[in-house]
Amino acid sequence: MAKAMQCDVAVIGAGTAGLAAERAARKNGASTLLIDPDFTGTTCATVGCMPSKLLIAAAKQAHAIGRAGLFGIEVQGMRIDGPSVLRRVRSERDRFAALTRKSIDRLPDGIAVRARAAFDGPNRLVLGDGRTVEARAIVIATGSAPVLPDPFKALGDAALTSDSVFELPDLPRRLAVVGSGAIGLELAQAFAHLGVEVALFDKGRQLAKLRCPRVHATLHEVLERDLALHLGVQVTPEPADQGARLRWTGDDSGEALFDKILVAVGRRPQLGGLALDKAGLDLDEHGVPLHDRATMRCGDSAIFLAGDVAADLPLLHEASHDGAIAGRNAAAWPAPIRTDRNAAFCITFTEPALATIGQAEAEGAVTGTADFGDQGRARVEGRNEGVLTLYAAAPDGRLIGADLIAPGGEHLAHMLAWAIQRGLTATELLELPFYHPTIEEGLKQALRTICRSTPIALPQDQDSGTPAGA
Ligand SMILES: Cc1cc2nc3c(=O)[nH]c(=O)nc-3n(C[C@H](O)[C@H](O)[C@H](O)COP(=O)(O)OP(=O)(O)OC[C@H]3O[C@@H](n4cnc5c(N)ncnc54)[C@H](O)[C@@H]3O)c2cc1C
Ligand SMILES: NC(=O)c1ccc[n+]([C@@H]2O[C@H](COP(=O)([O-])OP(=O)(O)OC[C@H]3O[C@@H](n4cnc5c(N)ncnc54)[C@H](O)[C@@H]3O)[C@@H](O)[C@H]2O)c1
Repeated sequence: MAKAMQCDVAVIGAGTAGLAAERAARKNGASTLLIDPDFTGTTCATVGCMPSKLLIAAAKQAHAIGRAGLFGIEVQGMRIDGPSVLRRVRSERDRFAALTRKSIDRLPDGIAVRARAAFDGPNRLVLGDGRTVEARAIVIATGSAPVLPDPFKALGDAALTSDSVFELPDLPRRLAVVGSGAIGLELAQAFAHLGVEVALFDKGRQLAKLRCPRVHATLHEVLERDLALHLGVQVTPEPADQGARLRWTGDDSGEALFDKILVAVGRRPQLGGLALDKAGLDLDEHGVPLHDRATMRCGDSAIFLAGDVAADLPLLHEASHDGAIAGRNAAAWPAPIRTDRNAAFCITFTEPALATIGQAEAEGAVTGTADFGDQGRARVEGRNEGVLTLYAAAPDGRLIGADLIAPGGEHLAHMLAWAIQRGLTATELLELPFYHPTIEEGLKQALRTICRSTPIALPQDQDSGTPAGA
């Protein structure tokens, strides 16, 4: 029998989390192996963040042109060339994926191992081709995959997931999107803005699990303008001559034919085939190994998780942070190095953008709200739609969280996440400069409400009035 390959840290999966884990382990002095069956590029670059944002970028252009009349600009004969839109999505996507592959090519010789890995013991892996690996510590970074329930599998090509939707040669005429999480919302609205007739279905009544009713109501209103919304319904698909038929029952009922059905009902950690039973780990009710987010270590083992497979916050920046934490801890094993995790925040790139940051609940928490309906800069731009709720802890008015749907929401979300992580109070934020006229000025209204209701002082040396339109 061939001798096992030996290393300090073996990383399973060369996505964002795995690449970060391998880099961190090597930087901390470990000998490493990075194992992946394909090395085709990360989920983010190939079928995730980047192609979805490329489609959204095209949709934004079309949407802006469609609204040009508001500013007295008449645009005649706008035609959306579906094949060209999708060609740009793919060619730019391929460029991003090639850059990821280049970073894999630059790895020192012998680190990348092309194979599928499974456990053969807590410190031992068996590869698809029969080779074996022995490692002092192992990082599992195998990502997640879209869920495609059985009834949709019977639809063949008419059923799409985020893995296949960007391969469409042309825009469909009629599209059903099942699932109103981040993927469903972003893609449903983008296709609608590109002139596709879109219907969005969810078995729940709440879009994107939003926790703020004001944000939810505004999003509902925004979406209803562009697409048909069916919440609280059970859908049943069946194949049709061209495309698929969808029947739905529940809060409303009906049936319709669609060219394609995009199934966006969630993603599942890729743990099947890893033979986790041989790793000796304790699992939660979903089969995910129990782990500590401060070290990404599973129990008291020498096994670590990183990225979507951990099912904590399946987001790109978290995958990369998980990877750095897991790789460093795997190299240092058995000595744990604990990391305080960043403020949790999630942005959904709808128009206006949605964001959820930090916590909403705390003992005695107070809220401050802002409305962008009549906010100066938002109105100037004709993007005056959106609301924001800030949450602060009493008695000092320290910000703990926020929910928003707002023009420029991704930028507001960053400012707020940074302020929350730094433990700033509403007073301290109001002491900082706000330029005029900007969307950021919209925050003042909410911050002042928090100061008044905590109650804490409004900054003495700042004007508490409102400049025109702010
Ligand atoms: C459509 C879409 C849009 C998204 N948009 C955003 C966004 O805008 N912002 C954001 O923050 N996040 C977004 N995400 C989420 C983000 O893409 C993921 O959180 C992130 O890519 C996860 O990275 P990962 O390293 O965990 O997994 P991956 O990049 O999927 O890497 C997992 C790797 O493991 C390998 N692997 C699996 N099993 C084995 C095995 N047994 N042996 C060896 N290798 C194995 C796979 O081949 C793969 O290379 C989006 C996701 C999707 C699908
Ligand atoms: N902008 C971003 O950061 C971004 C963008 C896209 C994806 N992502 C990541 O990808 C993850 C997966 O996204 P997702 O949207 O697929 O999943 P999700 O879990 O966020 O949402 C799935 C939705 O599908 C609904 N659903 C489930 N089964 C259903 C059924 N049988 N019929 C109708 N509805 C059903 C659920 O009620 C839920 O609303 C997200 O959690 C997010 O972390 C992030």
